[in-house]
Amino acid sequence: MPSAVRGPRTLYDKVFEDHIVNEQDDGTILIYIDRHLVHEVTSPQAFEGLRNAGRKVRRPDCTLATTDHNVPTTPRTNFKNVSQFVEEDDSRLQCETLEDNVKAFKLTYFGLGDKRQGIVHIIGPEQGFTLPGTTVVCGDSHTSTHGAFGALAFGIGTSEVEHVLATQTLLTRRSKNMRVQVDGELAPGVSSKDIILYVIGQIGTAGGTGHVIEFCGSAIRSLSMEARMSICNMSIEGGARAGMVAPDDITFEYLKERPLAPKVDSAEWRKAVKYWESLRSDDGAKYDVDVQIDAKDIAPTVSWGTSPQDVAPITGVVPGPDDFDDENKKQACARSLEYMGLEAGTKLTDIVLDKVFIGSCTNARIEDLRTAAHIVKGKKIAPALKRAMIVPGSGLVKRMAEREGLDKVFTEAGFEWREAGCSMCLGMNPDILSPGERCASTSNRNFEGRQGAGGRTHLMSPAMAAAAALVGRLADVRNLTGYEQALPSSKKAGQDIQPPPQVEDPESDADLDNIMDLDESSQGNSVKTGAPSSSAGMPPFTQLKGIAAPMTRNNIDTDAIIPKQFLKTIQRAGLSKGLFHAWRFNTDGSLNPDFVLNKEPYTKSKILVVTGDNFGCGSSREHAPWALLDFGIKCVLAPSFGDIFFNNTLKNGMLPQVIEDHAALQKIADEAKAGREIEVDLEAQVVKDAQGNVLAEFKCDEFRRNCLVKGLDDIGLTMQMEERITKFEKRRTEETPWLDGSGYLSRHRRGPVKVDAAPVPSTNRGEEVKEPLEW
Ligand SMILES: CC(C)[C@H](C(=O)O)[C@@H](O)C(=O)O
Ligand code: SF4
Repeated sequence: MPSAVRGPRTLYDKVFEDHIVNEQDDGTILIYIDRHLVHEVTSPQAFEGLRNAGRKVRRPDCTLATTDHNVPTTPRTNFKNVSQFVEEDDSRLQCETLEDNVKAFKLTYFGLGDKRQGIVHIIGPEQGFTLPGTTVVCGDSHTSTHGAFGALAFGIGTSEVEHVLATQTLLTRRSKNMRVQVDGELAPGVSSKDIILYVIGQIGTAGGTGHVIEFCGSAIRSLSMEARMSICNMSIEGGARAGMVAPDDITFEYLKERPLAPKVDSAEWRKAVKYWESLRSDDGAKYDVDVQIDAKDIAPTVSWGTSPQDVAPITGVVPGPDDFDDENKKQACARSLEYMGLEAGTKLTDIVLDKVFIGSCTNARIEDLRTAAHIVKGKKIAPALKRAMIVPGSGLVKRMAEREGLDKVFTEAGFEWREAGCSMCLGMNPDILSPGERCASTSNRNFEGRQGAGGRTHLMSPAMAAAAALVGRLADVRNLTGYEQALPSSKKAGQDIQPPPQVEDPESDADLDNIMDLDESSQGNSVKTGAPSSSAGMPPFTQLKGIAAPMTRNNIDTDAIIPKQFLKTIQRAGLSKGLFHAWRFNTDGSLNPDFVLNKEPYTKSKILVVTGDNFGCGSSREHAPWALLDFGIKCVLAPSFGDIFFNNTLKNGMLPQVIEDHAALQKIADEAKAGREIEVDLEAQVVKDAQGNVLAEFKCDEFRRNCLVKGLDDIGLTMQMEERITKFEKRRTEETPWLDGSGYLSRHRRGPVKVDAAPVPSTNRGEEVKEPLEW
């Protein structure tokens, strides 16, 4: 693990070091979290843990909650409350549970009745909640989005959500530095989405594992904030912990007049800008990995397979297994083609679509909608398309688009104009693909079943999705006349986006009127399951002997480990039914006899031995380790892991162990394939065969090993650092006072912030909300 940086520092080094509350000799670091975003899917079990342990939310003023994943995107004109509005039982329960929790714990909440509701990664920046130099977390992998502001922003699992709620800190370790420098001018028709798809195609979905990527270079500098957000958003698809862009004038311009940013031209604003300007990598700062890209090499790009690294320029053809050298990649390509219903050699522009989805936290901001509207203006979508949807990222984006008449442009072209939410990005709500349907999508993941079981996703930019909608096939936007004007010119970057209008009518604040005191009646009951019902103590992990199931695939993502339909629970229990669901079960619900966990003796597996790279990449869902644990699997051995999954397993008393030595891992896999038991001895740090012969040695870091072996509770441990946390907060208040009270006015008080309805200014520029009404 990298140690403290002595010489010139990177942007990441600076922000990270500014947040260290405590550093242990073994490299375990407690960092302070400035901003915590919360949504309904990954928070219920965290709040339950707080209740079980009788803990409170430490900094309600630094916490902002919304509902986004589960919510229908149908008109809300008759919206009264989520109980009546959300029809699906399990989705409704998650939304109601969040509402109960925000009331009980006094959190600021933008619910469905509030115009500021939207996808969590859209509303944070929109409100100025996300600020340069801050640490931002959320129980969601695309928290990397916020790194566009020069924030250190990353996704966490539910146990870590609980940790942050209780302590406003996280236990972590230093990441490595990676630089992705894109220089030169983008060709016409090429946008930020093409940059990030191209980068992932180059580095692969595991390329950034263990790293924080700094995006820099003249092409990045010339991008607007919204375009930078689209890039940082998909850092997670490149395997990185976070993505960052150094803040500059474009950033400061974007932040002006945001309700939660310091007031422009105040002494505080000037102080903040001075600090923010210092947040750039020093000359001579060292990067562990350096990637240089020439902007002119990037063409409008689309994905053809089932991993975000499966991309090609739109002028290309679908590749085949023979185009890859590596055996694993050949197999992955063959599987992708089968799933996607494609043949190698097919021209990408010949691929016929069923649906088009323009939305998601990657591309549902006003700039994205303007671009798409420009492309489709005065034209009609292809008659054969079954459905084309525009889903704005937030209520405020929707409202701004309507003021500009974009909704009319879209509906006249044949698109549906929807309400804000995650929508068809992951189909946890009614917006899904049917089996076999093919979709051009501006979202970020094209995993099997991502947009609906059997659905086929092609990722692309808003301009390309709009062009595809007109043609009914994947299409090259550059073949449409006037496309150049659709993409915001780099010269205007940052001047184009005005802060969205703030809330108009007092009724829209209805969600906030119900803030109540946390009382005894709101304390939930613990649910006893294989997974700990709170992080208050875990069963120790010392030695584990048992059957190990072998798996060979690369990049097994958490969507594959447990698909979205199983995330709609407020418990940690009973998730084994969803484990590897699409692989374990046939479409008629019967068991697939060919899947390893359905064969004997693997139905009793306690260990997974994965020889493919990057196990558990993608989404932050802690449901993945909960499902493994519920099945009986307590240990995964692999050459590498997705960062968030790795942490999530540890928080549940499971051991995710990297075995770097490929030959040794193969020996373990051979035992597993032979159906013989193996033993993982964490105290001795060895893997043995059934006779006690050592198959592999490994190194688990001291702190993690100690916690696992003793079954220690992270939150309890962190709470012993109370004095240091308080001291850190005192210094934070002195040095960066704009971070207290969510920046809404009073700096001296903590608590939920109630935002009064503000008149919509005629300039379309938001005004800082004048009065905090209630604390
Ligand atoms: C539900 C949540 C855990 C998940 C994530 O972490 O990414 C979701 O937002 C997704 O995009 O898959
Ligand atoms: S990736 Fe999709 S599901 Fe996840 S937060 Fe973004 S919009 Fe929502």
